[in-house]
Order: sequence, then C-alpha cells, then structure tokens
Amino acid sequence: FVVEIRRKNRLPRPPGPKPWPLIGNALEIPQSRSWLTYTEWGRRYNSSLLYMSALGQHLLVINSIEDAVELLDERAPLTSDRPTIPILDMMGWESNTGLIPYGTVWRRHRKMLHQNLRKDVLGNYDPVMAQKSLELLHKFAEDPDQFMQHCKVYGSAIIMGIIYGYDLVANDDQLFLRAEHALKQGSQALLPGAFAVNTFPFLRHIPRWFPGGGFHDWAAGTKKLTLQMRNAPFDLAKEDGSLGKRSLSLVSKWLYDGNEKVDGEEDVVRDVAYAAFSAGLDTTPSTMLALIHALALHPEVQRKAYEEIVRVVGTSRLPTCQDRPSMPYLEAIYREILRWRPPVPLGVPHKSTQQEIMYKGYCIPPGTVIISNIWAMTRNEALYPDAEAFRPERFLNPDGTLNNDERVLAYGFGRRVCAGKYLAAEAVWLAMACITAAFHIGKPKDGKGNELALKVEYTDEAITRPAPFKCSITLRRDLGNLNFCA
Ligand code: HEM
Repeated sequence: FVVEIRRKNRLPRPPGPKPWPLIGNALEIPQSRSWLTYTEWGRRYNSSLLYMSALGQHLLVINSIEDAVELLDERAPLTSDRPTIPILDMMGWESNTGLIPYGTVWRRHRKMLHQNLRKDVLGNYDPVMAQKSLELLHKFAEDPDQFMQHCKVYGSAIIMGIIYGYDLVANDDQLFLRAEHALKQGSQALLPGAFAVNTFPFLRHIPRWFPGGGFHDWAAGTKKLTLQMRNAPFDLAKEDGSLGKRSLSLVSKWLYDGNEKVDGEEDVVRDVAYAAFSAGLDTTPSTMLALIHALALHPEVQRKAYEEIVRVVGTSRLPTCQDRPSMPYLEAIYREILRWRPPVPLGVPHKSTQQEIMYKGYCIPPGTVIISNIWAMTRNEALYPDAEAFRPERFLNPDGTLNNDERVLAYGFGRRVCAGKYLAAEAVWLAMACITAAFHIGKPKDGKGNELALKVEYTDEAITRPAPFKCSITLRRDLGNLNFCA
C-alpha cells in the first residue's frame, strides 16, 4: 500500500503551461476561442493531454479521440460528474440535466430522456418532423432573407413538438422568443471572465449592495427568464385538454400514462423537458446554419446531394426520415458538417470523482475539471487530411458507401454524451434533404445579380454559430412535380 502511494506521488501531471505560485495558471487560461488555444498548446507541448491549475482547481484538456475514449468512455464511472458553476446555479439552471451532478437524480433524468429520444422511438415523431420541415420550406420560399430566423424556429419547433406537444409556427412566438432570451443570458454567463463569482465561488456570499455585488440582480432577473422557460410550456401542456389525444410528446405521455402521480415526479418531468428544450434550442440551428454556409460555398456538393435525392426520392415528393438510410452522400454531408463546425467545440465540462486517475504514466488529481476539445479532435490531420476543408467524401468509401467513421464527435463522450443526438441528427438531416430538394443555395448577390464574396464569422460562445450572414436562396428551376407550396 505504502509502495503504491509513493508510486502515485511520483507520477507527474500531464504537460501544460508553467504555473505561477498560488494562482497557478489563472492568468494563462484563454479568455476567447479557447478551443483554438488548447489545440495550439497541444502542438506546443507535443501532448494530447494538457494540465493546468487555477486557484486550486485542476483542469485537464483532452485533445485526442483516443484519450477521450479511454478517459471518458472507458473510465466513465470516474469521469461523469459536472463541475459546479456558481452563476448558473444562481440563474436557476441548477436542475438542468446537463449540469446536475452524476448520481441518482441524473440517472432518473437520463432514463426518461432515453425512453423518449432513443433511436427506435423516433419514428413516432415523423408527423411532427414532416410538418415542421414543410413549414420551413414555406418560410424559405416566402422570405428567404430571414433564413437564419427560420432555421432557429425550425430547431425549436421540432423539440417543442416532441417534448411538449406545442405547435410552434410563427417566428415571433413569445414562448420561443423568451426561451431564446433566457438561453442567451445563460451562455453569456458562461463566457470566461464574465463573472468573478465563477472563479471565486465565495463571492456568492457578498451582499448585492456591496461593490461588485451587482451580479446578484443580474442573476435574479435571469432566473425569472429561466423559470419561465422551464414552466410556461409545461403549464400550457397541462392545461391543454386535447393534448393526450393529439400528441405523443414526452410531457403528454407522462400526463396521460394512467399511473398515479408520485410526489416530486412532476418536477423531474419539468426539469427533463426543459433540459431537452434548452439543449436543442441553439445547437440544432447552429448546425443548420453552418450547413447553409457550407452549401453556399460548395455548389458541387449541392449538385451531388440533389442528384442523390432525385435518384432515391424522385421529384414528386419531399424526402422523409425513412429515406435517410438510402442516401449515403447526404449522410456524409451530415457527418462532415458536425466535424467541420462542431457547435460545442469544447463539449460540456466533465469532472472526475474523488479518486485519482493514473493514466499514461500521469496522475490526474481528484475533482479535476475535464474538457474534451472536440475542435482539436476534428482537426486531426492523420484522420482528416486537409481538415479545414469541407469534404463529405472523407466519410465515403471509393464505391460511394459510408465508411466506418460513424462516431459523431460533436455529441461528446461517456455517460454524459448528448441525450438528444438521434433526434438532432434526424432534424438536421431532414432539413438538409428538404432544403436541397427545393432550393439552390449560393453566395450573396448584388442588385445586378453578380455574386459577392461570402464571409461568415462564427461566434465566440460555448455554443458557437455563424454570426448573421447573407446568401442567396432560390427555388430550384428543376423543381419537377414537387409542389410543396400547394
Ligand atoms: C447538433 C445538435 C447537438 C449537438 C452538437 C449537441 C452536443 C452536445 C454535447 C457536446 C453535450 C455534452 C456531452 C458531454 O458531456 O460529453 C450534450 C449534452 C446534452 N444534450 Fe446535446 N447536442 C445537440 C442537440 C441536442 C438536442 C436536440 C437535445 C434534446 C432533445 C439535446 C440534449 C442534450 C442533453 C439533455 C445533454 C446533457 C446530457 C447529460 O449531461 O447527461 N442535445 N449535447
């Protein structure tokens, strides 16, 4: 036992920037687009694992798929907790599935999400998917300049339909706009350096009237928005007498399952529903917008996708989720878009339990915050040569069938892997297939119809997405018999 302790004590931490006395690496931790800095540091320290510490908090960044699999998948019981982020607790996010500690409550949440969002039950939601994709096409046809807002509404409409049985149609729907606002406040609070209380949790106890205590009021205002997002769609579902007959949503199934309701159960359903709602609100649209960016840049990809649609579906109906397995090229685009622009480039931080982890000759201390740098993993030149290029073919065999690189890294790792990944995949795929069947996406044009350069910046947020950009969206001339506006 003594020999083992000595051995452990001799094991070093993984490489990383040299810490300062007392504060560790607090001054070096990158404040913006940290995924790029961590990728660069991986090269500088010639290591796929990076270790830092800041004010007593240990931080491990994983830059390679192999290490993420070893540490987060294989050692999941030791690495599936979440760090506490004080400002999020104060804003009312503490019961969100994505942030709660690893344990009994989390398991209950995940079970419910699994029952409602696993691959083999998604077919139940085909009517919602078909309806929402049709509405998306109508909006694209009527007002193509607003394509960014249409994509946002589409992503939310699918989730709200499947989770609450709520029929979100209008772009100015108040439930949707308020939820969007609440989420925006949440992601601002997560920006590094946004609130000192995230770095120094004890500041939570300074009174609101004290200099620097202004975050209390900000957090209280945001909490109201969070609670509205959590409760308003649930309460509407509860009051809607016809819901049980017309919807197979998560909430309606629970409301009308005929079982006696146990104390506290309703809160769990509210939390799970709002976790799914909030988790999909930004991520799905971010992926759709990156896709539009990529299609506008690559007419040859669009042409091949359209040819596949015509070959498999024809020109007299729109693609449906049932067509997905027959379309390897579209599937390759879906995989490539999430590789090229993963919407959550640093994933959601995990935290290790109170046990030390010995790995590759290093010692990872208990309670270490673990960041999976999905960005670095998707830039691995050995796996993805010319990684900055958008090239769906990298997911295809020479005969056009899909290769076996089917793990979508963008959904994260281990037991905390995205609980909505099958739904997100279906929603993004269907939007892509329907948009490609009906529209041509191109670079923006000036008043005389000349093509302009397409410039797209991606935002510097935990969920990154294209900042507002312009492109040209026109109905296909070769629309055939596809009369979806009828
Ligand atoms: C393209 C769209 C999406 C992407 C890229 C994405 C990505 C992610 C990532 C990276 C995580 C953290 C994984 C980890 O900790 O290692 C996550 C967690 C989560 N996602 Fe998604 N997500 C997407 C859409 C959705 C949708 C549509 C839903 C719900 C219907 C959803 C529900 C969740 C939930 C509940 C968690 C928390 C899981 C937990 O902590 O146990 N996501 N997602």
